[in-house]
Formats: sequence, C-alpha cells, structure tokens
Amino acid sequence: MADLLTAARMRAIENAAIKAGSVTGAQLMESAGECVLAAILARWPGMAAAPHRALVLCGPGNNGGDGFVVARLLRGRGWTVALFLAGDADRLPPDARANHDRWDGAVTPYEDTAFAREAGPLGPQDLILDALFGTGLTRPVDGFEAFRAAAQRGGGRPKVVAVDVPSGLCSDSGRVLHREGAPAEPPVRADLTVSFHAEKQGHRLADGPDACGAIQVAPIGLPPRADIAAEDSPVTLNERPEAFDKGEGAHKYAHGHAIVLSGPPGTGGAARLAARGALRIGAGLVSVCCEDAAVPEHAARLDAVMIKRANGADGLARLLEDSRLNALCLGPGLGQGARDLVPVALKAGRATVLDADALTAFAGDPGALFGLLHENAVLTPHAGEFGRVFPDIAERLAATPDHGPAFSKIDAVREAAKHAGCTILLKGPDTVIAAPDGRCTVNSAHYDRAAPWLATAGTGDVLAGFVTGLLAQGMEAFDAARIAAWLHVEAARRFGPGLISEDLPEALPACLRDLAAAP
Ligand SMILES: NC(=O)C1=CN([C@@H]2O[C@H](COP(=O)(O)OP(=O)(O)OC[C@H]3O[C@@H](n4cnc5c(N)ncnc54)[C@H](OP(=O)(O)O)[C@@H]3O)[C@@H](O)[C@H]2O)[C@@H](O)CC1
Ligand SMILES: Nc1ncnc2c1ncn2[C@@H]1O[C@H](COP(=O)(O)OP(=O)(O)O)[C@@H](O)[C@H]1O
Ligand SMILES: [K+]
Repeated sequence: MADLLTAARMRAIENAAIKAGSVTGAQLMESAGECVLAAILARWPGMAAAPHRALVLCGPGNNGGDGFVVARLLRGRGWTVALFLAGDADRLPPDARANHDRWDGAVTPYEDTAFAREAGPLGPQDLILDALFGTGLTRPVDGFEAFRAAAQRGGGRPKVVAVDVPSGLCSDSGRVLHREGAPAEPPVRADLTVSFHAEKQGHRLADGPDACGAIQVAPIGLPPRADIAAEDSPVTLNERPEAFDKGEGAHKYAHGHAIVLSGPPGTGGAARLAARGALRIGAGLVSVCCEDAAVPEHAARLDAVMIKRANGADGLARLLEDSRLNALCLGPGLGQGARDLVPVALKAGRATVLDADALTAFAGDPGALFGLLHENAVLTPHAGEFGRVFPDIAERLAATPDHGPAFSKIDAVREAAKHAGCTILLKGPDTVIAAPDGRCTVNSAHYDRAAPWLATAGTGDVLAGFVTGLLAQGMEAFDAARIAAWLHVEAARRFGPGLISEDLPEALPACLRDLAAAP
C-alpha cells in the first residue's frame, strides 16, 4: 500500500536523506522541477512539440523555489516565460534563493494588474504554473484574483499546473484554509498537480481531489520508505487488496453465519440489502433476524438469505446462545429498538458491525456505547452519525480551518478509533478507516477510482453487509473494513451509471473473480 504523507513526515524524510548524505536540498529541488516539466510535456504533447507561453507564480518558500526551476527549464526549451514572485526575494530559503539567482529573466512582484495583462493573450496550449504555496501553507491565502480569473476563463483558457498542491489547500487535510466567517473560496483548480515522492494526505481528502484535477507523483531521489521515527504508523491509500478465498471443499459453516438484525415491519429493506451484501461477499450463511411481526415481509422477499426470529433484547440474547452465529450487523433499518439491542449484541462478544440506527440510538449519551465496544467491533458512520457518537471530535472537524496544518478527517477517525477501542470507518468519497492500534487507510473514490454513483440510497447498508460478511469469514476487523470498502467502490465502478444499491452485491462476483485472478 502506498503511504499518504503529512507535511511533517515529508520534511522528516527529506531531512533524514539530506543528513545521511544521499542527496542535497538543491538536488531535490532540481529533480522536483524536472519532474514537473516532464509531467507537463507528457500530458500535453502539443506543449512538448513546440514552445509556448507560461506564467510562473512563485511563492516565498521552497514551493516557489520549484517554480524558479521550472521557469528556467521551460525557458531553456524556448518558451516565453513571465515570472511573478509573491514575496520578498531576500527572504527566500537558501535553495529557493539559489534558483532565483539562476533565473536570468525578470522577476515581477505579483500584482493583479500586471498578471492580468500577461494572462490576457494566453491560449489552451499555454500554461500557468502555481508554485505559490505547498506543504508549508500556514494561513489562508488572499488575493491572486487575476490568477483566479485567468484560470476560470471559458473555452480557450490556459492549463493550470499546481506544484505539489494547489495553493491554499492544506496538504495534510485537503481543506481550504480560510478565516472565521469568511467563505471558503476554493483554491484555483488545477488541471494537473505534480507532487513529489509520495502523495500527501490532502490529495485524497475533502476538497483536495477536486482542487488537484489530476494527480501525478514523481520520484525525486528520496529513499523509498525512509526509516524515520514517527508517533503513528503511516496512513496508506487503500489499494487493491490481496485475494481472499473460501478454500476448496470447506463446509458452509466454515465461512461463518452472519446475522443482520432488522426492525419493525415495513422497514426491512435496509437489512435485506446488508444481508445480500454479506452473502455475496462470502459468508457461509446469512440470516435476517426480526420480530414475529416482520417475518411475513421478509419471507416474501428472501430466498438464499434465511430468517430467524427474535423478539426484543431477551429474544436476541437467547438467539446468541448459538455460538455458530459469529458475526452481527445492527443498524440498517433497525429503528428505535436499537438502543436495547446493541448492548446485548456487544456483550455477546461477536464480531459486530454497528451502522445507522445502531449509532444514532446513542446520540446524547455516546458514553453508554463506549463501555461496551470491543476490538472486534466496526462502526460505519456517515458524517452525521459520526457527529452523534463523537460530538467533540466532530466539532473540531467542523471548526474553521484558519491555520495549517488543519485538523483532518484522518486525525478525527484515528482519535475516534483510539477512544472507542474499535475500528471506525467514516464514509464519504474519502472514506477513512482507522483501528485503535493506529493503522489507518483512506479508501479514495477519486481520480481514476471515482464512483459518484455510490451517492444513492442504501449503498451504506450494503457496505455494512460487506464488512459483516468478511467478519463472518474470520477476517480481522480493520482488514474486513478496508477490503469491504475497496470492493464497494470497485463494484460501483464496474456497474457504472444507473447504479442502485441492489446492484452492488450483484456486481461483486466479477470483482472477486478479478481479485482471485490478479497476480
Ligand atoms: N520537502 C521536500 O522534500 C521537498 C520540498 N519541495 C518543495 O518545497 C515545498 C515546501 O516548501 P516550504 O516548506 O518552504 O513551504 P512553502 O509551501 O513553499 O511555503 C512556505 C512559505 O510560505 C509562507 N506562507 C505560508 N502560508 C502563507 C499564506 N497563506 N500567505 C502568505 N505566505 C504564506 C510561509 O511563511 P511563514 O508561515 O513561515 O511566515 C513560508 O514563507 C513543497 O511543497 C515542495 O514544493 C521540493 O523542492 C522537493 C523537496
Ligand atoms: N460521491 C461519492 N463517491 C463515492 N462514494 C460515495 C459518494 N457518496 C457517497 N458514497 C458512499 O456511499 C455510501 C453511502 O452510505 P450512507 O451515507 O450510509 O447512505 P445510506 O444510508 O443511504 O446507505 C458510503 O459508503 C459512501 O462512502
Ligand atoms: K502550489
């Protein structure tokens, strides 16, 4: 799995390599500039075929330093380059200053009128390079209206390339830094963002993917995985998982029996969706468990999924005396009974997924939940449910990000997992999954894995079922959550437009087949 870095971790990797003598800061900056140029020429062959015009915007730090390198390299290829500096040349850090001094063109202080004048004639084969702020962003970015206007112009507008990160976006959180009360004006959206060594967390979170446009990561001569001390294990990008298979000849009971609890009559659809998901992902047996009154409704709709009866908390406790029932899912369509049923389920010590109503039931009294949770539990909230169970953490995530690095969804979910003592999967296009031991991964449905069709009713219920089905097969909680999340997006992408939640379990077999076939 590829790591997603924070600015601090990136700096530590860079410092460790420089200290070890394997590379100098100047070499890193030169490589960074070369990589940006190579990415541009590879993406737009017209720009490689002939020189065009570029406006290069350099900021006051090393991101600006990278800009000076690209400006020099473009000019060396015959491009007409106008360079604008936002900041004081005398205060540039040493490597940036050295590249400023190697630039033999004019350095124009950034100012809207001058920039607008240069930007006016730019066409679609021309370029604006955003090298204003990168991983060192500490506060909101103001101004640059002419840059914004040039990038937003209609049809024939020039291409915008961001160095490392679009300026104004916090590279740890993917959030736009802005002042309290002021609107969060998104950074100028890039057509391409070229980053170095490894993706940063912000490329995958919140507003990051939209602002980056497309992301390309270039190696710049740093060792692949630096041996640096860090408090937390690295965050990874949740990539194609290893194949898991049912094993030839094993009996259905070897793959577990998952139970999905359902609520009163008329609300059983969500539980049936979860159950279907659990069955398709490979649980040996799956039963929907409901009160007597809901049996006819389920019986009319279920075949491979079985039905078990349990009335209220006592009924559930009796049912769970059967030790073969090894994974539970509570929440989808569970209704008001959730508050009494969840404690019974958690006390039974089975692998348990809590979603939807099973989380909402503890709004106002989340402390009552924390004493019951165990490491074989997985909570799968969306943002609203997360706020009900972890109001303090959600409040910090909702606070205005007025300085960098800002509190991120990764910080929030990691804290929540530590506090709850179980795996937490916080949903969204940027789903973050964390375990109490510090493992954390981002299941990103962005760029070449965008799956906007998942934004439809009931897909979260299916996800809860996927996790439950993997738990039933004996998978550990964090692994079950990350593999389920990956397959969820994969199934949606495979089905594509027109997807409804019922389609997800049916799209799964092809995904599992591919997984098994992959080397
Ligand atoms: N690490 C590596 O291995 C490599 C890193 N490389 C490159 O270095 C970049 C990181 O460089 P960096 O640390 O110098 O930070 P950078 O983003 O240029 O900004 C810092 C400056 O901006 C200022 N400032 C901040 N916010 C502001 C605001 N809103 N408005 C105005 N000013 C603001 C801030 O001021 P301060 O907060 O200190 O007062 C400081 O002066 C990284 O993204 C990559 O491109 C590559 O060369 C390859 C190797
Ligand atoms: N734009 C999107 N791109 C990718 N995934 C999305 C998007 N919007 C929602 N999802 C995913 O769809 C699911 C929705 O779940 P949830 O909010 O619980 O809805 P429901 O309760 O209707 O099932 C989550 O897995 C979420 O990550
Ligand atoms: K930038």
